[in-house]
Amino acid sequence: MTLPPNLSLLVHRDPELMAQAAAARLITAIVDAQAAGGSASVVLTGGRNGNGLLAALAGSPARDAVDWGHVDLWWGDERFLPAGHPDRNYTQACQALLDALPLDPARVRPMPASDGPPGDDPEAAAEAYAAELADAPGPFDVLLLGVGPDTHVASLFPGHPAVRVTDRTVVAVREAPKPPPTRISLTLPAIRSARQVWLLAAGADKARAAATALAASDAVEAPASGAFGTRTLWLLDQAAAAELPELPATTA
Ligand SMILES: O=C1O[C@H](COP(=O)(O)O)[C@@H](O)[C@H](O)[C@H]1O
Repeated sequence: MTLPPNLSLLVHRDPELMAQAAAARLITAIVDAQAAGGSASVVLTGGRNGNGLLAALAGSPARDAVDWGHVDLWWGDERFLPAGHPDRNYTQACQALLDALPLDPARVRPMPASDGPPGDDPEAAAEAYAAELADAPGPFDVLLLGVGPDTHVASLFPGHPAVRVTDRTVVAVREAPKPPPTRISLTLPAIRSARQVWLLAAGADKARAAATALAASDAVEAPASGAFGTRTLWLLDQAAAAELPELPATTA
């Protein structure tokens, strides 16, 4: 298996170790970005692997190495539900980690809720988030993506019209194949603007998706294959790596 030079792949023993290693890596990336430029911008993902990383970060004493007041947080996608709904990615991130951090509330930018200022209109909510993003200084330092069992990333699902959108940074997603059906997502061009894109895949149900995405070049059919940044890192556990033709790099 040959990987492009700006793409790396690491395989950890199990989901717990993968989450801890990814959390340690994220702490280091944030500290490095702050040392270089005074602040760091991170795009969070929802899902089991994304929330596992946040929970691991919450339990890491090294999290105190970060100046959390100078971290900008964005989201890669959101389930378009009322504020506080337990299925919202923002709600889950708050429970897993954010409520425990001394963040600057002005630097935390969840995607709008369905009862938020733009109203119960996902297109208006997507436009409002795109306007917020347009004011963001510079590219994202780290953009996290969970990989779904069907190769979806953020809320870009295989074959769905949203995965083809290239004329804006944020898109409304209707009739998503995974509940809830109405969502908001960064587009592939917005994802590709990040300095680092990290794709998280742990668990046997991600094995086919990882093998498909790493072999494929059709981002419409396998959105994870179209998700890359200036540098791209796939973080897997052994179960998710089981169907890769060959493991170019392995860690414990
Ligand atoms: O619905 C979503 O699913 C993906 C993947 O979630 P997982 O539980 O299969 O790891 C997630 O990355 C995305 O943010 C979320 O909205």
